[in-house]
Amino acid sequence: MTNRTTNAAQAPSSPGRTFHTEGLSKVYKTGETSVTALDDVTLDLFEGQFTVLLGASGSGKSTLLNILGGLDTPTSGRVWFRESELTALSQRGLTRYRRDNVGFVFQFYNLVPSLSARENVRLVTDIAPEPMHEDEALGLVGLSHRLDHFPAQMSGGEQQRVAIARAIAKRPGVLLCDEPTGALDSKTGVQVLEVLEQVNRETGTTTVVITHNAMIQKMAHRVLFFTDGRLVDVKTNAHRIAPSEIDW
Ligand SMILES: Nc1ncnc2c1ncn2[C@@H]1O[C@H](COP(=O)(O)OP(=O)(O)OP(=O)(O)O)[C@@H](O)[C@H]1O
Repeated sequence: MTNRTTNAAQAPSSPGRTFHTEGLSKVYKTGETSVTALDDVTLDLFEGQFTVLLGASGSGKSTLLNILGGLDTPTSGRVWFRESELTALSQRGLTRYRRDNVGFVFQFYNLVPSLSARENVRLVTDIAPEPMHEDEALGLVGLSHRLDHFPAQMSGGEQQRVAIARAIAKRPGVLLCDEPTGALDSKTGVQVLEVLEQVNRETGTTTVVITHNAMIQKMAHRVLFFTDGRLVDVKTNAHRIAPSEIDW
């Protein structure tokens, strides 16, 4: 990863930390109006943890996730991924950071309709340095029996599991999920959460999940609460529940 500036400060040393942000703000300006999407957010996200971001619509969760994933940049403040300062990277550096370190899962699965499950995952394994075999990634999400199916031949939950396989096949350091169950019914949503929990447990991938469903917080190691762009509370769960126990 190349730093744009040579004097980019190191994040205060903390080996177990995946992300650290300091005073992160994002203001969107459209003509005369400006919207503060993130307001002075300082936080840590830890290696291997399953973290849930909770907050009302418009509270800044997606904006934060996009900045952590290198899809967007803050108006002010700083972000570190492990020892590297993301806010010191050029656009090219951010592209490399995303390619090498980040798996994304979105509400709508964004699969290529003309490609099979295996071929959709291969899109990523073809360009990653040390990927899993696509059949292994699809096996991890319980889809070994759907390798040659096309998106239109799969349920919403199965399509989301292909999207998860695609995201994890490059063995990313972080898996960032924006409303991964938002388009699914409760039964299918639980299955997708089970896959995310299992991937987190078996691969140790730091996982961040945005949700509107407050019940999902009970399966997380940590929960971050957002209101009007501000981080207003952080909770650590002493006891986590399984996705199947979630009262949807
Ligand atoms: N590209 C943009 N241009 C202008 N305003 C934006 C843009 N993206 C987000 N916003 C505004 O920033 C605020 C935070 O949006 P964000 O999508 O981060 O919230 P959220 O908590 O993820 O919401 P939701 O749960 O509905 O997805 C909102 O008021 C939103 O309208």
